[in-house]
Amino acid sequence: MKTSIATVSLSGDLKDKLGAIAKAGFDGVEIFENDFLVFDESPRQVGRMVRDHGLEITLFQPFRDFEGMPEPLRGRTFDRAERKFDLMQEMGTDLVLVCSNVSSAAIGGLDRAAADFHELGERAARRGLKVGYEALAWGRHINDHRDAWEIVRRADHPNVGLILDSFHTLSRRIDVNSIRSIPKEKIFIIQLADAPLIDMDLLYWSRHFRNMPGEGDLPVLDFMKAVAATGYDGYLSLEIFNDQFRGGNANAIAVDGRRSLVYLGDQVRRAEPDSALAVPAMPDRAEVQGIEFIEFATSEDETESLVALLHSLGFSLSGRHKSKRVSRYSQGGINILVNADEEGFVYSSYAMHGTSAYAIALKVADAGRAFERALTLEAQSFEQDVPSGELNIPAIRGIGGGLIYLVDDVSELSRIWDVDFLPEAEATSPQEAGLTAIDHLAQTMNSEEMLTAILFYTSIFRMRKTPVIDVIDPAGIVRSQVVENETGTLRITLNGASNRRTLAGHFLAENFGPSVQHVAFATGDIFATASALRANGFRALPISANYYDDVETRFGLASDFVDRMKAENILYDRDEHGEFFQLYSPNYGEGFFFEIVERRSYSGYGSNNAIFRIASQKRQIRPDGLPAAS
Ligand SMILES: O=C(O)c1ccc(O)c(O)c1
Ligand SMILES: [Mg+2]
Repeated sequence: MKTSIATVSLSGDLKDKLGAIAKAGFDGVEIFENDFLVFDESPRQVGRMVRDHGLEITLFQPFRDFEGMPEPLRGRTFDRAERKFDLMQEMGTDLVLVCSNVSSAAIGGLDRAAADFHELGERAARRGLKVGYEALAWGRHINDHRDAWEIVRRADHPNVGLILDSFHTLSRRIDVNSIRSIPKEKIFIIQLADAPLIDMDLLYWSRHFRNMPGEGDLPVLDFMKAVAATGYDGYLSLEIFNDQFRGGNANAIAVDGRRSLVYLGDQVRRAEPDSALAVPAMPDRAEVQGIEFIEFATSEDETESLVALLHSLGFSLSGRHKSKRVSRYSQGGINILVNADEEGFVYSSYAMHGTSAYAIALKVADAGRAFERALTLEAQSFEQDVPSGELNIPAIRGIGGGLIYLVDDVSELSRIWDVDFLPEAEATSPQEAGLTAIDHLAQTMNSEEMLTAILFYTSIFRMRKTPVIDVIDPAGIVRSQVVENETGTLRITLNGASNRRTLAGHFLAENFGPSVQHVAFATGDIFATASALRANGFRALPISANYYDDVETRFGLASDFVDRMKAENILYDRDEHGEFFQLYSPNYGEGFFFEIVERRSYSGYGSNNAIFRIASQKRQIRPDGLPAAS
């Protein structure tokens, strides 16, 4: 499978872009005319630069407002085309993308356009070049790939073909099955882009909101399946106009791009095993059976306060690592590791971020296969020295640079607690609080990193994304989106902060980067848990009395029931399936916290309650609120 990306998709100058594109493993690049025009090198040197990066120029684009022009404009468009052909030959590419005419001067008519393309094909053929026609979704006369194809068909020239761009087809909801009957040799290249479903002007949507396949809501896979049905085996080329990407980190965006194409190819291969696209074989997405452990990086000094909080939550010491300064605390099916090692990755993580949940271990059916898939999808592996007699647990770098360990029940990894740990208990253990499992994790990041996170999780693991929710912090909006699996054994809420006065933004700034901001534990009886916690000295996050007045009327609850929740600072929510109860720990450090939830057939996350929780947490961090914008 050959992959390409348009220079317009990334930030920086042409050199930066090419560097990022080559590093991410693409084979080709579409040179966007503006990126060339503003660059201070000759076309010949640009061509050499591209090839020095090991890349091929898949096409030069766009050539605008060509077909259907009346004279004397028509003559001028051909002169213009000849100039671009000169440039392409110097640069070393044989394909130009002509997008459908948007000029008010353009005259419609399929035959007129076909005649123009036939002539352009003749001119291109003289130089050994090819012309690809793309229907812009907002083209004046041609805005549908079926019409563009009809023009290409009537132009009847071997050097004239069709360019399909998933955005233009899918944004207009054009039936993708119309692609299946197009002869593959007439499809000169496939451009791919996804986009979030937002009701807006097509041009504006296209120029600002496109994103990588799998990051948005368009049925790009259906589009690709139809393309694959033609037998097409050429380049898949990303063309992503996105404001955020233009200002983002070119290397990171390029990696996301490669990942999106490999993942898309993998899905096509599974749906259409006979497709001609040579997609690398890889294991299927891993089903996560649960979180085997969460590991905190901390220091000897800070261990005490962290362990005190864990004790108050009913966790007891259950083991110590054989060779590292790692203690295991357990309750129900939950394992929390406290790592105060002063060397290696954990120590640099602590030095950088302070005490934080820097690693998680996911239990999958086959850790080796999950690891293999992750690496095929451009995840970075993590390796460390392992003393003999201890397990070498496969691990990848997660979102924000933390670690994701992979364990399973079918290899020696299943014996992790016996092999790497020695059992140990405390003289006096706290009272268990009925916590049974990790319900979910919340990762806080910059809002620009959300799409990266979504693609990372959904492409490697069998997880789906839910729609974005706006969480209202008194100081701004935090964008929140969930990735979760079908069975609920892995749920991650992603919170994207866009300013540092929000609680999420404050956490991000104080921790020097994205990390897990809260861990939620499940209980089967939140009232029993609350009282056990109190006996352990746990002090729940206080919730405003006003909240309870509102909840009582909003949900029509009995007042004595509301009084019980109020006494324990338990929050309440309900959806069409059931009820939800939440209880929060005080902040630990600059905004990290634990949550306890009881689900009664409820599948959400209580996002309506977030504003109350956040307001209270902010009062705790600084009674007079976080510093105002400076
Ligand atoms: O927004 C545009 O003008 C534009 C130009 C070239 C393309 O290939 C495209 O998909 C859009
Ligand atoms: Mg396009």
